[in-house]
Amino acid sequence: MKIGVLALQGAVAEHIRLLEQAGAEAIAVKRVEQLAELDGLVIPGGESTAIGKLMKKYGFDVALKEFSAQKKPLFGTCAGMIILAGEIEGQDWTHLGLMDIKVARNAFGRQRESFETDLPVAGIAEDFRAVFIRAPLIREVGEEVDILARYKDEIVAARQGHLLCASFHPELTDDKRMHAYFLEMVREYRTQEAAVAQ
Ligand SMILES: NC(=O)CC[C@H](N)C(=O)O
Repeated sequence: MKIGVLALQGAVAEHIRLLEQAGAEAIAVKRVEQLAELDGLVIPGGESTAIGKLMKKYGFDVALKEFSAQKKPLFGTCAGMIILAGEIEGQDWTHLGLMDIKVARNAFGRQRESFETDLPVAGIAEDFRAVFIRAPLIREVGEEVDILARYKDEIVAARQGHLLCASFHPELTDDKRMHAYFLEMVREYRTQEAAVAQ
C-alpha cells in the first residue's frame, strides 16, 4: 500500500513518519504524475490559501478531483480539511470542494489559537491527543457525512465515504491510530475496486 503526502507546503515529514509506523509505504508528492502510483493521499496542515494556490499552479486542483472520483481515499488535516471542504464560511470559493462540509477558518479565536486536549474519536480512540493550531471548525455537515469527533459541541473530525478530515494535527503526536484508521479505509476501497474489476 502506497500513500502520498501532498508536499507543496506544511507538515509533510510528520505524516510520512506516522504512515510508515502504521505500516504503509509513504512518499512526498510534488508532481501530479506521482498520483497514479498511489492508493491514497494525505493533505497536511499549513496555510490553506498557500496550499490552494500551489495546487492550482501545479495542476493538483484538477488531478485531485480525478483521484477522488476513482474513490481513492483522501485525508485532510487542518488546512487540508479546508482544502477538502465544499464550503468555507465567509468565502465564495473553495479549493477541491469534495466533502459535504462547511468549515470556518481560524475558528477558535485569539485566546485559544493553539491548544491540546484529549478527545474521543469514533471508531478510533477514546482518548486521542488532539493538537489544535489556528484550527478550522466544521460548522455544518451533509447527510452523507459521519461526525467522528466534537470539541465542546463543535465538530472537529468527520468522514464521508473515502474522505476523512480533522481540525487537529494527529501527525504532531506519536499516536498512529488515526493514520492506521485511514489505511483501513484505503484497504476497504482497494478491496471494493478489485471486486468491481472481476
Ligand atoms: N495548522 C493549520 O493547518 C492552520 C490552518 C490555517 N489557519 C488556515 O486557515 O489555512
